[in-house]
Amino acid sequence: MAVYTEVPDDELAAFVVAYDIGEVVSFKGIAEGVENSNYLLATTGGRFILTLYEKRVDPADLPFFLELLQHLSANGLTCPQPVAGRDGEALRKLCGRPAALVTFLDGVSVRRPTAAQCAALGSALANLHEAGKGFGLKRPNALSVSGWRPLAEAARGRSHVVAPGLDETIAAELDALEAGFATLSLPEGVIHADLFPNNVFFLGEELSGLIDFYFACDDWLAYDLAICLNAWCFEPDQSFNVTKGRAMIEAYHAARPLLPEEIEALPLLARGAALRFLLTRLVDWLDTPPGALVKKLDPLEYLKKLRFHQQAADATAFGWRA
Ligand SMILES: Nc1ncnc2c1ncn2[C@@H]1O[C@H](COP(=O)(O)OP(=O)(O)O)[C@@H](O)[C@H]1O
Ligand SMILES: N[C@@H](CCOP(=O)(O)O)C(=O)O
Repeated sequence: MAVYTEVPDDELAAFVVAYDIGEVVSFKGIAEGVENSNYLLATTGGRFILTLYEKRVDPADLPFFLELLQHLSANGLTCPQPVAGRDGEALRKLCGRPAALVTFLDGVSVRRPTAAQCAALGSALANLHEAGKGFGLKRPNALSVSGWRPLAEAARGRSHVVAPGLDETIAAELDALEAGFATLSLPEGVIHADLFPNNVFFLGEELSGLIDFYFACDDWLAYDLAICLNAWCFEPDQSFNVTKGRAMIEAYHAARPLLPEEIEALPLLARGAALRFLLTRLVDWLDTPPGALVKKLDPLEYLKKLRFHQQAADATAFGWRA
């Protein structure tokens, strides 16, 4: 579920009058998502998503996220656009939480992407990276390599309930990845950092929009591609589909040519991205109270992806044709 904060009718009505969007027609909670409370709000002026930002979002980051959506939209990317109230403010308060309205995007996310959809994602990701150029605000990636050891510490001594020997595997990975990442120097920019299939909409085979920019930050652009290779190109049996990987990388490369050093770094970046999602899922798995109304995501899925990357000699393992 993703409705942590219930919005009473009178508070909604008082919130909506601050905007020039007409009268409320319908209002309902959205079950998908894990981080924030999301509602679909229909008014006589259109359809909107109302988000109440919950405890894992730092309010200080909200201007970065909302202004980024404006910047990306202005630069041709199809993503939600923040809606300002009559006073010009997009970021407001509702039920004691920071809250914002954004435009509704049509489309559906896919559960099992095809190679054509992986290609569409590759070119949309490159377009996002191009559109992010010139964005004035900065947000370091709190979940890049320097953020992994604290997560590992939070799970240490408990991770064996998920897999025997997991603490040791994670400790060895951290040593290897911290050393490897320290040698990299790659083009940077604004990245989405969580562009999983549930955050990408399609209308038929056409990619119609990108959502959920609440992990967006500044980091190596190729790291975002590595996150997407992990999220889109593995099959349910955890084998890597090189046809999908090739489709994604080639489409990305056609829209934003990758430098030789980015291609060379891909296996290490994908291994790091696998550890990042293994760790966040592991901590959530261990810390979510039994019975909580949140869908827990499987950390072992990312352990299996990590194992694949440990064996990947170079980017040809992902379908790249040298
Ligand atoms: N702008 C939007 N247009 C249409 N649907 C949206 C939009 N934003 C969010 N949604 C819907 O809300 C769900 C949860 O949103 P998401 O941003 O992924 O939440 P969370 O950050 O809590 O994970 C999405 O899966 C989608 O169904
Ligand atoms: N993509 C992450 C979880 C974050 O969920 P989202 O609903 O905010 O995209 C994972 O798979 O671990």
